[in-house]
Amino acid sequence: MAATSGRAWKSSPCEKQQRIWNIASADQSLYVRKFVKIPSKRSMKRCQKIFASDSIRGDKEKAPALELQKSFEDPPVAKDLQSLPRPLSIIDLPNSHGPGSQLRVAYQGVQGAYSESAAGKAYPNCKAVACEQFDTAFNAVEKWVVERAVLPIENSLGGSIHRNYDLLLRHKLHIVGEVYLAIRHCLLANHGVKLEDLKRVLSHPQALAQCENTLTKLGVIREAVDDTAGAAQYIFANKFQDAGAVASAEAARIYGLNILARDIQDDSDNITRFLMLAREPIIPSTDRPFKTSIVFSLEEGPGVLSRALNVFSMRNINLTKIESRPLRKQPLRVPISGINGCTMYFDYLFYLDFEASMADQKSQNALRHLEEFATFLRGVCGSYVKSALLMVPSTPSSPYCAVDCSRNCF
Ligand SMILES: O=C(O)C(=O)C[C@]1(C(=O)O)C=C[C@@H](O)C=C1
Repeated sequence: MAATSGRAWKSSPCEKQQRIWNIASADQSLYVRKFVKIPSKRSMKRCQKIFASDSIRGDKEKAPALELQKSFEDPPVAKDLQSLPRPLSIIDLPNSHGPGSQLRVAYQGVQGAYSESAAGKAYPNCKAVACEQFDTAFNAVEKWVVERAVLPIENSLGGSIHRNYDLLLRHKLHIVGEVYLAIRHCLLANHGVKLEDLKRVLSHPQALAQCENTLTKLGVIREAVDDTAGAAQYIFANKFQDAGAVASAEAARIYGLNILARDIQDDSDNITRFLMLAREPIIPSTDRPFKTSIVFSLEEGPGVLSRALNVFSMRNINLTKIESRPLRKQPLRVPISGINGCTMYFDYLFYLDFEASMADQKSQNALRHLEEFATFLRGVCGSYVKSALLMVPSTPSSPYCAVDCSRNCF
């Protein structure tokens, strides 16, 4: 194992023991010791009122095979861009107002973005609040402008949304649920524009990546913008005759664009996983399948990561995701021998999702065990009910609806 020089959070075994209890009682709680937070009677009442009005949304049918269309099907609707809600920007955040009767949920993008649909799926009947950037959505929750944020974290074709992994650590929110959304991309353009007229296609980088094959076949230039619906809005506003957008059929309807092609993603099973974030963690239980998400860093050396993963496997805890991100504040580890131009290592944070609740003794034991040799351990995320999407088929009475047990905690 390599020696480290001046690591900010390296501590003695005794300090570590102290730290695990500190973590347990800190805001970003790991629930290692104390994980039950009882909501006040007042907040329970308020939530009962809010959620009594919830209705359940059904889900869209499975995506058919790729199909290019020459004519549009969805009739254009209103195109007065001024009348559409403006996304929150950072300057709006201080104008926070108190909790209203409708749950406010921040998402990144403008109206018609997939994230807006995910917010509606996670919280039926919520007031979805558009935010310019991912960190605006985090800030909106932290500053009480909204109660929740729903943000993409990974996609079955494009992989992880790294920005949100980084923001999870930087902000103090808790994951209170997850929701999966089937993503069916369309190629949109202004009316009269044909497929062969397109020279450029604009969209969110993830969406462009998910349609790599189609866009390569078309031989168009890809241009990255903040979100898919924003691309559609921009194409419409500028009346481009040589540019298209990759976005949803809903975005085509909102911005009055023609759908040139449907289901242009590289695989019909294109699923994005979104996290539901809140200021307070939920109360973990063991009566339903739970997931827990943590983040930690390790010493460099042979077998250290395997030892970390082993604390879960030895307790028969299934891991569903591991992601490593560079440790930005301390990106390089320089062992004494490295000073003369020998080995240097990048330093990483590991984000891990495992299938168990923090109310389960085996999870608590696994984290105590990990804490013995992790150089840093934080439960950025918390414990939340595992989404039912991949476990049960959608029916009108049991939709793919995520369960946010913290609904009675805000
Ligand atoms: O641009 C949008 O519509 C979004 O909601 C963002 C986003 C993403 O960040 O992954 C969400 C789902 C799709 O995977 C593509 C884009």
